[in-house]
Amino acid sequence: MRLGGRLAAAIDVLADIDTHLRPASVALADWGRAHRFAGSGDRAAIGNLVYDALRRRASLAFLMDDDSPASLAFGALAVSWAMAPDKIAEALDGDKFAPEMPTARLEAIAEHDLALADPWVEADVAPWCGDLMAESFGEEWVEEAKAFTARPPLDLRVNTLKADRDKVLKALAKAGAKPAAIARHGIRIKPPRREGRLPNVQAEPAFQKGWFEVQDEGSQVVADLVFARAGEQVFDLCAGAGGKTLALAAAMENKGQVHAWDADKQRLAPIFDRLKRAGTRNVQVHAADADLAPLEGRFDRVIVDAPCSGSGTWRRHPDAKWRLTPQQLEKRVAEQRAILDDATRFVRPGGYLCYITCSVFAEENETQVYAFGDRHAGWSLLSAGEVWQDLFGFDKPQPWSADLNSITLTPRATQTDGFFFAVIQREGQG
Ligand SMILES: C[S@@+](CC[C@H](N)C(=O)[O-])C[C@H]1O[C@@H](n2cnc3c(N)ncnc32)[C@H](O)[C@@H]1O
Repeated sequence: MRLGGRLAAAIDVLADIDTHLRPASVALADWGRAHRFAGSGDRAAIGNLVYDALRRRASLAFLMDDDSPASLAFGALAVSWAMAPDKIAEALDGDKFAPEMPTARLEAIAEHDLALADPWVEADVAPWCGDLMAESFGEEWVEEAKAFTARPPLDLRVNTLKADRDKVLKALAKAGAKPAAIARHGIRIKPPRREGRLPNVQAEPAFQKGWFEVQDEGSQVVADLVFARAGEQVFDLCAGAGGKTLALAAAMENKGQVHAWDADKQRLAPIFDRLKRAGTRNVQVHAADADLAPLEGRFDRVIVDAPCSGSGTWRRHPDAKWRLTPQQLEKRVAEQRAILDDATRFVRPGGYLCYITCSVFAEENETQVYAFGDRHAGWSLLSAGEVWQDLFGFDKPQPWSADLNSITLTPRATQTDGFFFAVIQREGQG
């Protein structure tokens, strides 16, 4: 396929997402099934156009003076792929699959000044989310939000149970793998430009051998901040597919015990294969409700990696930032409160409750932690900043900290997905 056909396909997919309110990944997979002739390069380029258009949906609509799927796709080409109108025209010349080029709109982009648009347009978020971002980041909220419009890198965590960073860097040298800036066992592969594709690292023998996992650097950093030590008893209460569980098990050098639980068995299902590949021997997965009561009061650390709005992952899921509703956010906040309350029964006296979200909204983060303090006597919020300094020092990119206790990672501050981390200690002696 030439660029014209790819553009036409991206426009169809964007229209499908809008009409049927479907996740971008589902719309793209459906397009792929209906167009089996398309090669992997075509699919990657179409996906890039769709995601780039969604990442800057509001600002592209402003710059193109139109929010139709065609304007968004052409706008992404002009802005995100930095293709001047004459270069686009050249690439589409003689291509019978090319959609009509909105030449006048593309040429008028240069006359539009984003600084004159509403801040939420420049920030590329829904207006109500702009208010939430302002609550979290004050005057810097537009810059913080804008950092979510960039393509994310591919981050890997070296599984220290089986390999070290040098070994994995060597195995993935051709893929452009480099050491991550903050995470001690992290590796980063930069996002490709324009129609480029990230390498399929999961097809590498090194992945099959369990030398590394795919995990955003922010997720690695918050797992590290849990500070799980070899020999401890740790409970991952919202384990999902086990991203944090695996990191904790490795940090504990296969000593002690990590218990993993998730209310949704479907989400938990992939954990078994992942644990096997990683060579973990200190993880127990629980699927039955009856397993929970015997675990009460036993844990040095309980991790609540809570269900959340996912606002921290908007670089990867830009469609979600336009789909999120205040009602969904309210529901997540209520779930977080309930899970935090429930988690208390598993922490031993003197033990720690670690609260994590992949959101940057204060309502799901600091506010949730303070409200927990109001509801529960005998628990104290500790300084996660001190743990940060112990682990990562002062010379690395620094996270946000509204209260010098909790930590917020963001694409702008730490060049990671957005994550929140706080640690609360239960009083008493274990
Ligand atoms: C952010 S995800 C966890 C991601 C996972 N820890 C990882 O690192 O890959 C949140 C998880 O919480 C689970 N969850 C929701 N409500 C829950 C509850 N009441 N108790 C335990 N888990 C719950 C969801 O099924 C979901 O898998």
